[in-house]
Amino acid sequence: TNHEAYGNSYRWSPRDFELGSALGQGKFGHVHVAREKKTGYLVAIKALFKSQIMKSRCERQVMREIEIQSHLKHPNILRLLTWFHDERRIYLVVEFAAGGELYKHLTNSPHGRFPESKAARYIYQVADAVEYCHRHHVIHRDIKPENILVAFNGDLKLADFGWSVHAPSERRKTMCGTLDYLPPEMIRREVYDVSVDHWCIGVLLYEFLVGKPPFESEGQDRTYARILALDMTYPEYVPEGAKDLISKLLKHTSKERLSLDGVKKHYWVRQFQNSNNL
Ligand SMILES: CC(C)NC(=O)[C@H]1CCC[C@H]1Nc1nc(Nc2ccc(C(=O)N(C)C3CCN(C)CC3)cc2)ncc1C(F)(F)F
Repeated sequence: TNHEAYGNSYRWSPRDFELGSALGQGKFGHVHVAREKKTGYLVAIKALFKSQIMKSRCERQVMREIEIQSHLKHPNILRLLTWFHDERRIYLVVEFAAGGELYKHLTNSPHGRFPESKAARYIYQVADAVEYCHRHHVIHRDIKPENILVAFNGDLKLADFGWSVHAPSERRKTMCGTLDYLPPEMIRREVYDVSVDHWCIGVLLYEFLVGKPPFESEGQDRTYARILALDMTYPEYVPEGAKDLISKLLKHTSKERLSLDGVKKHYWVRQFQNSNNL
């Protein structure tokens, strides 16, 4: 697309962009929408303060995330287009997702949950994006509605760079992010592999259909206990096919979890593919 027209040797700078409104504030800095002057291309610019990154000793993590993100090229993964820095800040030029944040779409939906056709289409896209990450030896580890954005055409964009900024999100009461998505092996601090993402996709599908995650509880200990006991119930409106798929992902033994190819080919998911945005 446009930005590749410049070739890799081009030295980007803030002067190449017209800064637009702020999209959100956060730990390392803020996010603005911006227009690339020569092409008119809309992008999101994350300005990360070097001082903040140094203070929280996250330099290596930031560089690793930039390294990973700049090599992932998939329609359902938010593209890191380029990056540059000046003496005070690192600027990440990222794809702008005009549809905004997925969790807001979820909370603003009737009954705070998605119809099964939308949930099926979305979970297909997430499984496809995560399968791509696994092929590139990247474990996502933090799949949840807050880390997913929506493109102009309604497609999902996995957007967790690891240091993602937090827009003022009234979403989770708990300060330290949510425990709802933690798989058993991470609670037990056992070694874990790519299949932690399979677990999270099961939790995500449940939250798409029900409007809240399956093990949500008041206290952290209660949530842990429910995860370890696989203590969950389905409201009567959850279709059998979806329950079948979720139960094949929420398995304690990580190697018993359904493959991501299996998710994409599951009969409940397949029946809704290629249906236009009803
Ligand atoms: C995954 C990660 C955890 N999350 C994030 O990074 C968040 C933190 C800041 C914003 C977002 N980051 C991005 N957001 C967009 N698009 C976007 C977001 C919000 C709105 C929106 O609804 N408002 C501005 C509304 C407009 C109306 N007013 C009233 C409220 C805000 C509209 C479009 N594209 C790329 C990014 C990215 F990722 F590249 F930075």
